[in-house]
Amino acid sequence: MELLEKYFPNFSKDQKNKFSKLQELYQDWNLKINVVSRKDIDELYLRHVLHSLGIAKVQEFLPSASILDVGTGGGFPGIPLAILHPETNFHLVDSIGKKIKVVNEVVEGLGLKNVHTTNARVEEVPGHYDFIVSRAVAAMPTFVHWTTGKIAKQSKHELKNGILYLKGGDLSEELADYPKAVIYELPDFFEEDFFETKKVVHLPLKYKK
Ligand SMILES: C[S@@+](CC[C@H](N)C(=O)[O-])C[C@H]1O[C@@H](n2cnc3c(N)ncnc32)[C@H](O)[C@@H]1O
Repeated sequence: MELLEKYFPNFSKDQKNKFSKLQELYQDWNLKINVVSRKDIDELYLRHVLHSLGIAKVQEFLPSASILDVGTGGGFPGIPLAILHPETNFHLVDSIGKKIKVVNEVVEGLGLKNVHTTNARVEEVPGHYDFIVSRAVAAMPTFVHWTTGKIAKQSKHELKNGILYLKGGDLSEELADYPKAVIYELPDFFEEDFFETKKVVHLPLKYKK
């Protein structure tokens, strides 16, 4: 919690409660269904929660916004972002049922009212969203292919509607075909060594029916 409050000093009481409950919820559920690696569960707040919140350092979401988390796994980045933005709607999607089961249990355990989940491949999920967030799911060309046609027409945030993807390492090859992609370096926001090569990629996408 101290780590989170170092970078997000204005949590409400409810947000503090929810963030602090995460450790116990994930520890319990991870014993039944493994969604977070052993090593990572000890560093849940650094490797999963704060990393997920890196997206909010690049773009905070408006209360009326709709956000899709593709391949959410155990709920990252969607769950921490949903706690941070209690008035924003989050749709968390994963193709593996047992992962969505854990996410549902965490959502219920926290009493999160702004999250709904779907167990499906994202290609089968209809709807239009202001932003599509993700981490560790697919290379950008595949991801763009899956998500084309799921972006809402009107941009109402500072950044244009599109993808906000947590990535790491050298992206020059992966992003070569996307001149509009902008890379935000997470060490500009967070000083821990874990973030050394980590980034948020913003790729604006046009509305398509
Ligand atoms: C490496 S995990 C990452 C999980 C989470 N985003 C995280 O960073 O902790 C990738 C996840 O993407 C899901 N996935 C892969 N392709 C997908 C698709 N087409 N639609 C929905 N989920 C997908 C997998 O089931 C898996 O849970």
